[in-house]
Amino acid sequence: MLKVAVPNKGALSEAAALMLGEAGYRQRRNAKDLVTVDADNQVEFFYLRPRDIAIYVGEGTLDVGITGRDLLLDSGAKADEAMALGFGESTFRFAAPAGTLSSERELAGRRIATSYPGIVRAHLSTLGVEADVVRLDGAVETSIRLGVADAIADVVETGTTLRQAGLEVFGDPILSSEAVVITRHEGDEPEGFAVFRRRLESVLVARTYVMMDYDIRVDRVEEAVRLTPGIESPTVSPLHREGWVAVRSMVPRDTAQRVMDDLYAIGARGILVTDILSCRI
Ligand SMILES: Nc1ncnc2c1ncn2[C@@H]1O[C@H](COP(=O)(O)OP(=O)(O)OP(=O)(O)O)[C@@H](O)[C@H]1O
Ligand SMILES: O=P(O)(O)OC[C@H]1O[C@H](OP(=O)(O)OP(=O)(O)O)[C@H](O)[C@@H]1O
Ligand SMILES: [Mg+2]
Repeated sequence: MLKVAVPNKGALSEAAALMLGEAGYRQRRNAKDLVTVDADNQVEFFYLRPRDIAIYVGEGTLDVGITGRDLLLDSGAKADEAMALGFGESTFRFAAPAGTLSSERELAGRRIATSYPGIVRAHLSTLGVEADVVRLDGAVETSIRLGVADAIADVVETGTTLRQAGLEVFGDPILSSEAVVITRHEGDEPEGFAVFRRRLESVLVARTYVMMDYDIRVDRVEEAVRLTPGIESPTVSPLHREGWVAVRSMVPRDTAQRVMDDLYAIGARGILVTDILSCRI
């Protein structure tokens, strides 16, 4: 059975369970459950702290994990990113009290509080800046006011937490993170992983694309399919009405309204957009 680690709480946990559910996997009913066996799909889910997941996968105790890219990099575990999942997006940034620091060079000789010492040390060494890294478990924004650090390096999503603490980001973003699927660095691909991966890809495609149907005069088809090229190629079917065809194509969800306007402008009619529930591309 494929052994998969899933965040048990925190910013990634709900979205990860939702995605696995959409991919047809049985998820835990109770937030206290530690393990769920999906016998029909031959997958066993282990609910673990997101920070620990890369360790289990790197050690080979579990085959696959869902965690944050930042947590994977910070762990230094022997695991690789196999696929990005498009949720849990954040950036990782330096911040300091508004108006105090403006560039990474000014960090030299100062104290930087963070829950991600691995990332921060590696980044400082790339920049050639020597500073003290103070490892804290969380709520690092408060550490400056309490006198244990001069700057912080932390996850920023909306920026609300920084603003509330009177802090401002400075320097370039250290990294961009999102939820990712990870597998062990060495060894063969775990048995059953190809199917697991394809199922998650199917959810991503279903979330990213809509299905678009429309009718158009034959002499405008070429123009229309340039607007809706689809993934492989659009389906063009004859219509009972002479000189017209029906076209069906997948269109990125975020462009659908603009594509509909453009299709309408070249004479397409009966333009319909529907959600894709699931797919295999
Ligand atoms: N608003 C956010 N706050 C925190 N983490 C976020 C946010 N958005 C995305 N993430 C991502 O979630 C992961 C961290 O998850 P989480 O906050 O659950 O871990 P943690 O901070 O170690 O745990 P906890 O906060 O429960 O002590 C990281 O990959 C981070 O980039
Ligand atoms: O930019 P924002 O939208 O404000 O989100 C970022 C904040 O959220 C996280 O904290 P979390 O709630 O995980 O608490 P923690 O610091 O104790 O981990 C992170 O460490 C930041 O503090
Ligand atoms: Mg947190």
